Amino acid sequence: MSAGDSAEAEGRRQLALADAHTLAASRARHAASRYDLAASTERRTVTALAALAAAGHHLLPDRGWPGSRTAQVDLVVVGPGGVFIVDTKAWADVTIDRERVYRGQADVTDDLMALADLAYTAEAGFAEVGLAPGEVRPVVVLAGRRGVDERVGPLRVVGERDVLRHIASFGRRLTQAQIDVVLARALTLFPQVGPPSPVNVAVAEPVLSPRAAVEPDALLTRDEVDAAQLEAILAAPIEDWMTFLRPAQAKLVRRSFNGPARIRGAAGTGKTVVGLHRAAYLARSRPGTVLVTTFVRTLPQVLRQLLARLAPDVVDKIEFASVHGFARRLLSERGVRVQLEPVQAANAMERAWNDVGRDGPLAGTGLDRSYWEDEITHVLKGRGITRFDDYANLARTGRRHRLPLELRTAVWELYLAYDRDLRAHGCHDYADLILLAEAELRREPLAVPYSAVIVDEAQDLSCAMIRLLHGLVGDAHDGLTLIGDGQQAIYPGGYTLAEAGVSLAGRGVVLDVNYRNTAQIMAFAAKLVAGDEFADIEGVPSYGDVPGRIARNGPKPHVEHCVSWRAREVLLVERVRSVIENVGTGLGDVGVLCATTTGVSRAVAALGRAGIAVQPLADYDGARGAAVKVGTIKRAKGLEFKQVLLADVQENWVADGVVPAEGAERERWELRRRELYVAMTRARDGLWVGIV
Ligand SMILES: Nc1ncnc2c1ncn2[C@@H]1O[C@H](COP(=O)(O)OP(=O)(O)OP(=O)(O)O)[C@@H](O)[C@H]1O
Repeated sequence: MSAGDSAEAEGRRQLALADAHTLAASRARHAASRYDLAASTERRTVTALAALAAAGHHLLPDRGWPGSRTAQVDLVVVGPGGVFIVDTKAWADVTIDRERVYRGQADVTDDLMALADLAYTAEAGFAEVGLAPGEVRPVVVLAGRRGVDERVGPLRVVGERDVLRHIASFGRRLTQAQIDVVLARALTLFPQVGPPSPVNVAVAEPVLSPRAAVEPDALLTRDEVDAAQLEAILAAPIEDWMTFLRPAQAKLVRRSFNGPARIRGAAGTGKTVVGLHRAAYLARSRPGTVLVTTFVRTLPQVLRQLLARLAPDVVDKIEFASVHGFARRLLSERGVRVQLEPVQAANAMERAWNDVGRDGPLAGTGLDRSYWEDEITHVLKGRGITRFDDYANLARTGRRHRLPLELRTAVWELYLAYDRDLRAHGCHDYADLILLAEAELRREPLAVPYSAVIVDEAQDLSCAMIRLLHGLVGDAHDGLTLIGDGQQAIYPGGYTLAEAGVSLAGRGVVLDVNYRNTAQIMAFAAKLVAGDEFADIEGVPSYGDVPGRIARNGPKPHVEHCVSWRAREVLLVERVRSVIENVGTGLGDVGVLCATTTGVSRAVAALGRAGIAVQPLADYDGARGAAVKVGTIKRAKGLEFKQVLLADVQENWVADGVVPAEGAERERWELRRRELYVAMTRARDGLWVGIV
């Protein structure tokens, strides 16, 4: 090769190199313009949020995406309001309509969902330290916009000038110690982004002009910042458990079950807490409405009030109804005539007993009418049995008096007489309401099904109620969640889930840390049910769950032996007056619970005479008030009070060593003791038992 040839080749090489540099430079310029825009809009978001730092928030800009080596998230905010994962979009011409986001004509909603996926992954990471899933909030910020605050599926889309107010509005949901734990987790979940790989071009480093600082006042006025901070201060206070759970609870909230599942555990182990968080989680993560239901009429409203504070963003996607309330609404919407007449029904039962029971073989057993009434209400109508053959061989779970065939025949006659009487008067009892709703749903299922059904205090529901609710979601993934504690079952009879057509197939979880009661209250209450064997809905004999750990300590329960009702009422009033002297306990934190309605009337009258404001539990909807709550133990299911007073306990209910032998007496005695156990375990700090 000649010298001329090699010079010519080198010339071509240099030209090719120059072309390559030009191309690379043009690409880099293009990319830089995008980064510049993104960087400046992200900086503006950080600047807009700077005021949060003074209120204890930590701003973590430009963090790595969990599990990815390259993807970045603009900003993670950790503070009293929870965790916010913020992505800023410098998009022009954005509109939002019915939870869809448009750029011009183009629907770009799906482009944003990567942020929702990120929040979903992050939720799992934060659940490891106990942060409730709902406290991780993905937020899209629209650069340069004001007056935007929209929900788009699991995302919140806000304007750049609205983001401070949005985050501040969550107020103080986490304590300082919790923020520290969450921050430490955030720093590992969202790693620091390493330096970018070096640019492989040998050029001298350019000298850059300084970056123009963004003045905070250019974004928000002092008044706007003050208003946002005021909103944070005024936000409703929140209990610890609404945001921060034990890791086992937080993971259970998100756990996926491929069919009906059951969460059980002793009193006060946080079952309802998990159920509420799970309702919010399911409502947030899937389309449709979640139904939260239970037996007691007033409890759903109380749960609704709690959820409105725990997860205000999804409270409208969750329906709270008692199981009878649900059935009633369904039947009324479908135009099914229901004539619910409890008094007429009681009269019908009395007439049937007088006609065919009083002088027949049932009376010969020595058991009174109420035993047979329970047999019809709970064993027969609770299951929806309409053929004698189904009753003849039925395993009457939970009923301790054995019934040979001739007595079952006599029960059937009583049942027939009662049913005829009801029909003749054109009225229904409560069990009919459920059976009618079940039949109606079989005829025509719901047009818009529920996305999930969560049943609290499931042990109180009848077999037909469980069937009805199971029918709403079937065996869908995370469709049916049953929450309860067999030890707190206070109605006669029982059944197994298999009878209701529900198979758990091992999808059961037990919670075992008691957060509500002091160890002293729990020990006192547990004596009532120690050794109590009962038939659990899973079909196995059970001795009840015992909490593995009790988080709190306090004074021993106070037992007052009184010589008369009158003396007891005086002491009751004294006790109420003395407990409200405790710092942090008001009248509204006191619950006076009674086994009987007579007890309730007497307690209300005694407190009234003493000038103490009273709130009947029968009307309680969870709103806080300054009145002592008074009601039956049955009405207090699922609730809790700082101080509980049991106003009408009889000596023989609690005395040691008076255990009736097998049979109906034993069954009643056990139910009564379980009822007292329920009442006592409603107490957080103090328990008073007035015995005559
Ligand atoms: N992780 C937690 N941290 C602090 N407190 C908690 C936690 N979980 C639950 N609690 C407290 O324990 C109380 C009892 O919880 P919850 O009502 O869910 O129990 P439960 O198991 O449903 O009780 P029960 O069966 O007796 O009705 C709650 O009101 C709450 O105060």
